[in-house]
Amino acid sequence: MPSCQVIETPCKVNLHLGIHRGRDERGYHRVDSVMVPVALCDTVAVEDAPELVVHHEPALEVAPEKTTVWRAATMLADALGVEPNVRIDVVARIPEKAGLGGSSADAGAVLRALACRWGISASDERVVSVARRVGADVAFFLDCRPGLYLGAGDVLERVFPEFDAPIALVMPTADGVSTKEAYDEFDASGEEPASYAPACEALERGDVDAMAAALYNNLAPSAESLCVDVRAVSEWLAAQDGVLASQVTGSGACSFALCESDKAAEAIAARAREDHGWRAWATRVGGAAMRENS
Ligand SMILES: C[C@](O)(CO)[C@H](O)COP(=O)(O)OP(=O)(O)OC[C@H]1O[C@@H](n2ccc(N)nc2=O)[C@H](O)[C@@H]1O
Ligand SMILES: Nc1ncnc2c1ncn2[C@@H]1O[C@H](COP(=O)(O)OP(=O)(O)OP(=O)(O)O)[C@@H](O)[C@H]1O
Repeated sequence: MPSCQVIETPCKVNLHLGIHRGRDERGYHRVDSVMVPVALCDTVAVEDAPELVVHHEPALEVAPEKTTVWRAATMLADALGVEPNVRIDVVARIPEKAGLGGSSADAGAVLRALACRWGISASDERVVSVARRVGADVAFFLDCRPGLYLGAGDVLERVFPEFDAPIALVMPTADGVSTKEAYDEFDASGEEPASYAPACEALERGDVDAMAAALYNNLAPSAESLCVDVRAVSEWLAAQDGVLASQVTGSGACSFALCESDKAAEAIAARAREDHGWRAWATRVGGAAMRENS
């Protein structure tokens, strides 16, 4: 075990996000979620320390004790009966409140690092249970492979082969969308979702055109009504040359476009920044282009 573990964690987009009106005993909505990793990464470093220290760069507005990273470390230590005597440094590049799962990615990376440090598998039931208690998206970041998640969007049903495709991510500069507010908005007006089968079939075949045709998110109207700029971004993205298809990811405020080429993704991200002042990235989706150091 190296004294310092360094993990580059990807973020995610939802190729299919289907929210049901029914909820579980925690009050969480039943969710069908087909998630894939995106190579816009945070760096999470874990090393020995006299006591738990959590540091984010750039700094967060919330206290370290309130972060997903702190909660993940203390909850796993409790579950295993060990002391969380580590320092955790997060260098964040994944934007907050984007629907890209940034805070969940950090927590997932911490759980993977600590599971390895404390001698258990990241797929151990105790790790998975802590992940689900930290947040609905965290279970995906224990594995980071394209997958279908059911339950509250936090129970792995099946994984798919990795693939590699160009993607552009674009989000407004205004404040992002709060996940809870998006779900509350869904309760007021949302409808039962379409089937996740087309997204699964496309992933099974590694067929990016079919993935583009299958993009679906019935939480997007909630994000668009909470933040008008989300609608402006998603409409603009859909109209750009070189876009196979686009969709809002998760509860927004970021949208993504599967693109014909890296060049198209780069041109779209540059235009979004230069012509509109939006935040934008050209990167890769699917997991095959990502390499992990841990
Ligand atoms: C929108 C998605 O990002 C899609 O992948 C996820 O469903 C949200 O995952 P997350 O950000 O990890 O969400 P959490 O931090 O667990 O939950 C934030 C809030 O969203 C609502 N929430 C979340 C997940 C879910 N299945 N039902 C819910 O109603 C709850 O009000 C919860 O208090
Ligand atoms: N590790 C973390 N990284 C970033 N934000 C965190 C973290 N832990 C707690 N937070 C708090 O959570 C807020 C973001 O929560 P929220 O779940 O809405 O977005 P997110 O996890 O960044 O992305 P997503 O919308 O994709 O779920 C931040 O504004 C911050 O106050």
